[in-house]
Amino acid sequence: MAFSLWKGLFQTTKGRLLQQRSLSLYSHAHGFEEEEIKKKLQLYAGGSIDLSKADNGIGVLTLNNPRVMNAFTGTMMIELQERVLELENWKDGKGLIIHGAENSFCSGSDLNAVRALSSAQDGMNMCMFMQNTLTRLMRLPLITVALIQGKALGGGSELTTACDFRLMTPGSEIRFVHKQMGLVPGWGGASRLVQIVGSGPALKLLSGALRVNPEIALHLGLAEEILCTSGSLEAAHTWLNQYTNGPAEVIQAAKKVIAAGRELPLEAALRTEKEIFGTVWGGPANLKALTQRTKHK
Ligand SMILES: CCCC(=O)SCCNC(=O)CCNC(=O)[C@H](O)C(C)(C)COP(=O)(O)OP(=O)(O)OC[C@H]1O[C@@H](n2cnc3c(N)ncnc32)[C@H](O)[C@@H]1OP(=O)(O)O
Repeated sequence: MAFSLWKGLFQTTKGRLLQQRSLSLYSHAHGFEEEEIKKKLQLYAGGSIDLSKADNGIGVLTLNNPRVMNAFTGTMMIELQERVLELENWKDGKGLIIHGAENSFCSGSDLNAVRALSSAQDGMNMCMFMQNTLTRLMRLPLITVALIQGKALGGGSELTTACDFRLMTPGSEIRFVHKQMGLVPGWGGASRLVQIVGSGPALKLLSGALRVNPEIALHLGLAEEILCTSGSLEAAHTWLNQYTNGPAEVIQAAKKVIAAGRELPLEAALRTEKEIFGTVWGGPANLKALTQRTKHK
């Protein structure tokens, strides 16, 4: 009895520890007024963020606003947050592909919304709202891939950096056009870009608003592979399947230890790794492998 109580308490504490990092970056304490900005974002409606979750544990998130090259309206920003929260609770999930409708990725935030939300307060709230969402996306316990067809501009380029991997089709382009708009990234794209390509190349991409085609992206380590244009979504599935084959709890644990290593100072990452190791040690997949005397020839 005492043992099971203690075990329950330990598991709750462990669960809390593991969950801590999935919380958002900004709250009231940082002057973030989430409800206020959501009310304003609701005024700029159009398009949708569609999520399909397959039985094999792979989800597909579609940015769906092709009339304006899948630009993010206010309601799409809210829907992205809702979909990410749904994915955080997807027990059987293993991977996620993010792409845009009609062979275009995303042309950034909807310029009509940007114009209307031009006050300093609205700008800060929108920035914190999107940073919260994209940070949670980055921390999902799923292996995430951005499939870039056509253009990924401004906020669209920032979204690609919140994914673990980027796959591009011929003729596609990632471009941090913020300088041309008198801006710098605000959805976390600059900080993540430095982590992906290093500070020198990241500075060149931002300060030159350079066009990054698939070949340059491969060279910089910004993209993993160039896929054929026709059937690219199927090809992205095939690419992702190489890494999602196996039990969901093990794939999710793999993503969590890597996410901890990516974000945390070494000692904190090591402690987190220990906690996550504890969730799979003696688990069904581990016991099955031991029983089967699995060999790795
Ligand atoms: C912190 C976030 C920072 C940001 O994301 S700021 C936004 C950065 N993005 C931009 O400035 C994109 C501006 N648009 C463009 O450069 C071009 O439209 C683009 C995407 C290269 C496509 O060029 P084309 O293929 O020639 O097509 P087009 O210009 O005729 O565009 C088709 C229709 O889409 C519209 N559109 C494209 N991007 C948009 C956006 N972000 N917000 C609102 N509307 C946008 C464009 O105005 C056009 O509409 P319409 O047919 O003229 O009614």
